[in-house]
Amino acid sequence: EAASPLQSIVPVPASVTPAAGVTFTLGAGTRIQTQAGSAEATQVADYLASILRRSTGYPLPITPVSGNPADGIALLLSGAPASVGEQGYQLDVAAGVVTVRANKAAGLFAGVQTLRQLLPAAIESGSVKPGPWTVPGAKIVDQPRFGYRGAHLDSARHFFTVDTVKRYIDQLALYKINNFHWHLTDDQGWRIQIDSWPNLTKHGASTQVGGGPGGFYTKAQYADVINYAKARHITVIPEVDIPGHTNAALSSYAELNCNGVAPPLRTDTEVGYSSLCIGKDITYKFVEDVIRELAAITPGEYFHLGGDEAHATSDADYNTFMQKVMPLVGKYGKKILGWHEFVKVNPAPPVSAIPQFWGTTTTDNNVAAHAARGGKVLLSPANKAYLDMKYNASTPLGLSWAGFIEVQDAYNWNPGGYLNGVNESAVFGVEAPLWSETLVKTADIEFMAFPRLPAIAELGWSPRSTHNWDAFKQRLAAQGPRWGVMGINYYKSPQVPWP
Ligand SMILES: CC1=[NH+][C@H]2[C@@H](O1)O[C@H](CO)[C@@H](O)[C@@H]2O
Repeated sequence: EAASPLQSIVPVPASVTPAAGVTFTLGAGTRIQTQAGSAEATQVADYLASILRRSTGYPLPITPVSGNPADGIALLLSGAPASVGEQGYQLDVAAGVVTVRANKAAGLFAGVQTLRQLLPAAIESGSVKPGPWTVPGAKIVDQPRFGYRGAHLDSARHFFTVDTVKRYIDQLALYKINNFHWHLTDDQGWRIQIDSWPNLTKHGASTQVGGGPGGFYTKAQYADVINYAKARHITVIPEVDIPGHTNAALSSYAELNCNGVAPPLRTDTEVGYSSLCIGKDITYKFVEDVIRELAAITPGEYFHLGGDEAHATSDADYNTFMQKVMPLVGKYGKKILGWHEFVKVNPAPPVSAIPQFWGTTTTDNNVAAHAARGGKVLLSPANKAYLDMKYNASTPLGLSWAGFIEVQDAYNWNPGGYLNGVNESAVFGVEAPLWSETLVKTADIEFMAFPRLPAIAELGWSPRSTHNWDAFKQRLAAQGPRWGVMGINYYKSPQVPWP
């Protein structure tokens, strides 16, 4: 028989204590009660209500409460154990009342994602379904293993509309991902409006891989996505990839090229052939203008400088470039994130900088040295976490340079002990990149992200002690019907016992 929803939660919570024989039933008279006086808690209540109203048809009014609620669903910023920290929660399901307690609204939001998964899959429907809407009795006390759980999306190789990006952000929220790393510039396209360099989008956004029309995000659209993500307790991290992966910028401004000649836009998928001109002053005015304008519209604390595959930049020039550019991130109030190559520069980057490891080995001496200096590392090993890798040789989409990644490969590694010299305390978190050379539409994103993104999400959230493929694949299987209701175009991996 089907496992109880309590055995099907992804990421698996730190502790689940079933209350035998207890069931809460959502009914037409159910109220949602939220922390009196907290706009953030009310916003989480509004989010939950919009999901539940849509599929139950119930009014589910939201009322402020202080003290112990007697009925309905209550979201409270009091009474949570300190041990759940800022992102965790306590969820209590009794016969007459469901209570989510947290220290911060982010924890309430995480508890709401768990509550969603305790309700039948039909709760995710976009139209009214009959129910019954039952939730099994339990006490769940839960908090994340790593503070940063991310997903990256490449909007440069292929441009994705704001609606497509928002849909992906909605899906990240289901699995307690709390960071969205947005790859906004590359050789094939510059996708974010920069007022002081208008040709970056006028010309630099005019195509994409395969020669399609490309596109870009205005600052208003960027702010729209930021706000949409913020309402889901997801921080947006913009990436401007420099000094390599810059053909779109170089094609947009001849003066940025060492030879003063703008190359043509590129629609192929080669890498490593472009570089900003390290010796020109205008290069650093360009970079500073871009960082200034983008940092000004980015509430999150990190700015991603890219820095990968600068094969057309000598090591000496790369070092010169990074020494001049890294201080600009701090000048505009942000901290540095970058693909891990930058961590080799000398003098070393600030300890607050985060190298994002994307290698396929388990040893990188420069990254280990950063950890030894007290720095932290974001883990995105390409042969484990790259969602653009094919599942197997017959996968129609994706690449294979880092090997094939079936669901079990994405799940069977330990971020806390993966890189030599980078132990648990030096791990900033995990992130699943999704590069778009071969992806064009939402269905393509979903086919590559599901079911592997939930695997990465569980590695980032759940205690290592819960790590068990045989248990995880059962829980993943129970997610399948929910994805079906949501219209998510997931890959039905043969490794998972889908119902
Ligand atoms: C950090 C990084 N740089 C490269 C590499 O990852 O592989 C990706 C494809 O898997 C590619 O799109 C990207 O430009």
